[in-house]
Amino acid sequence: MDTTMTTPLTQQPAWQALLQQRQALESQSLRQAFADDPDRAERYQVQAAELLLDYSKNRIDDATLAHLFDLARGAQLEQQRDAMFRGDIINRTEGRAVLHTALRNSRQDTLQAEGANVIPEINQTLAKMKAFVEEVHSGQRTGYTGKAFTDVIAIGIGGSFLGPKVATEALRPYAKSLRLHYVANVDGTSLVEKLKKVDPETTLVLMSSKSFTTQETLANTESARDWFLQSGASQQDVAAHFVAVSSNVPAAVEFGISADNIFPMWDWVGGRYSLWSAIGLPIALAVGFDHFEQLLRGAEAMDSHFLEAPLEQNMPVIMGMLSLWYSNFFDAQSQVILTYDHYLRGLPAYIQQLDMESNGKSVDDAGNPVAHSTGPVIWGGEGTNGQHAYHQLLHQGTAIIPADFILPLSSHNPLGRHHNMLAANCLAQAQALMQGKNLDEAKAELAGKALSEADLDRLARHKVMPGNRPSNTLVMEQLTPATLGALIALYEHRTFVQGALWNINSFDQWGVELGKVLGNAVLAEIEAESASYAQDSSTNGLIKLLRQGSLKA
Ligand SMILES: O=P(O)(O)OC[C@H]1O[C@H](O)[C@H](O)[C@@H](O)[C@@H]1O
Repeated sequence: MDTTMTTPLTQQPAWQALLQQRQALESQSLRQAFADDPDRAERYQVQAAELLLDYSKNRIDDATLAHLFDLARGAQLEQQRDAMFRGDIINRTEGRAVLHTALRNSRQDTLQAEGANVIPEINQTLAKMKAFVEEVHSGQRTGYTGKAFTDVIAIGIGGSFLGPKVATEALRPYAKSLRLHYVANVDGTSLVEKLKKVDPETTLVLMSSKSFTTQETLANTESARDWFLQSGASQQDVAAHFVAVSSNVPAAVEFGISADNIFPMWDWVGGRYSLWSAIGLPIALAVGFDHFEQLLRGAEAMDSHFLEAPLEQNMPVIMGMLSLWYSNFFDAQSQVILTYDHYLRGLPAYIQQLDMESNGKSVDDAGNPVAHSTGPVIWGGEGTNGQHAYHQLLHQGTAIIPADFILPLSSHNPLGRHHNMLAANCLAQAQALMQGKNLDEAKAELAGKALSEADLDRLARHKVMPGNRPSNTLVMEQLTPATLGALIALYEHRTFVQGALWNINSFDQWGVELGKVLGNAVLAEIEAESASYAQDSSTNGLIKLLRQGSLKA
């Protein structure tokens, strides 16, 4: 089904209504809105898949929300969502279905995509992963000298790295004894530092590359193989220690990975949506296959909610529309993810790739320039650390930066009052952003200080905080495999919602290609017997410096 919109987004009546709504809300004070309506928090709250979203501290009222949902309906969001779940070719620049949701679908036996039923191969791969993980954990599968594996070097980059790494970190309380070490960067330092920590006899090398063409991953795997062979192992021993995940099985075989040790994935899984596939094998090795399955079930619960809940009560839709509201109507060019759980410290980087690689686009499905801004810059970090750094800008900078606060109700590591302090900081930051501090309050704080009237007035102005800075608060009882799965799926669908509204392709990433091609030419120049210096003068000059290894002329 071609779901291309007939009426461009900015010409829809709801868009025009939202422009007016934006004006009307200019004078809205969120602090006042809470004072006027004691039920505001309750009204602007939704629960799904063991997550609770409090979106009451947003620059919205009922009319705003109604227009946002109208806009979503006008953009055929529900039809576009259904087309994705159904396996339609919605990634039209690559001619692919987009079926990460099929990877965690325990309800269906049949799902036709790109001419085949994908469910049996998904299940076969899960079974293969399960058997492999159990063999490694039980010691049935060992290294070439018969010793049990103690460490895994997981090599991959982008979508073949961030999801597994972030989930492994997040699920640390569920970890088994295998130690996972992730290597992504082509900088040799990354691999060398990890290899220093492990023993080749007890180390499994797991390389993940959907395409099996990624320079960084191939180089790191080759160097890991050299390290393994130099340690005294033979070429034959490679089979016991090297495992690959790829949709390009022939290339993996050609590279020398034994066919039994290759876990397939498929081109209908985007890299940044792939942790649910065999790309998640490092997660299962770290925490056990049962916990990996719980991760899938948590994501599946969010999928069901996204599919079934009316737009008005649909968590990913609400979050997606709020994000669009700020991007398109408040010129908010960035959004911040603030995780109040040390185990979730990597999540902002994960969502950064998910959202920015998906929605960092400037032409619509037909290839025409979009008439509005698209994906914002996503950044963030863990609380409370950020409060002593960039929160200054969140509170008093010139830009509005919508924030997502993420907080589990209880900690895996209860330690005195620590969790209460952490949680209090989280709530207080959101409250401070929302209510701000006006000039009278700032002056009142300074009253009684020995200041002239002029100095008091000047100082008070520096202490004013504008408030009205929007945030969401996402809460879960505890960070578990299931709540992590739901949380990641929530952000996947939030990303989808925005891409669908903007009528862009959230599932290709052509923008990363040019640099790769130029990189090959530059590498050839750096390594050539004699360089031709055929690039621009800046690049030529820098190549020259690299060839010299010195700054001297
Ligand atoms: O899994 P691979 O094929 O090695 O790709 C790894 C990564 O590199 C690409 O350039 C893309 O930017 C990512 O979306 C992808 O996940």
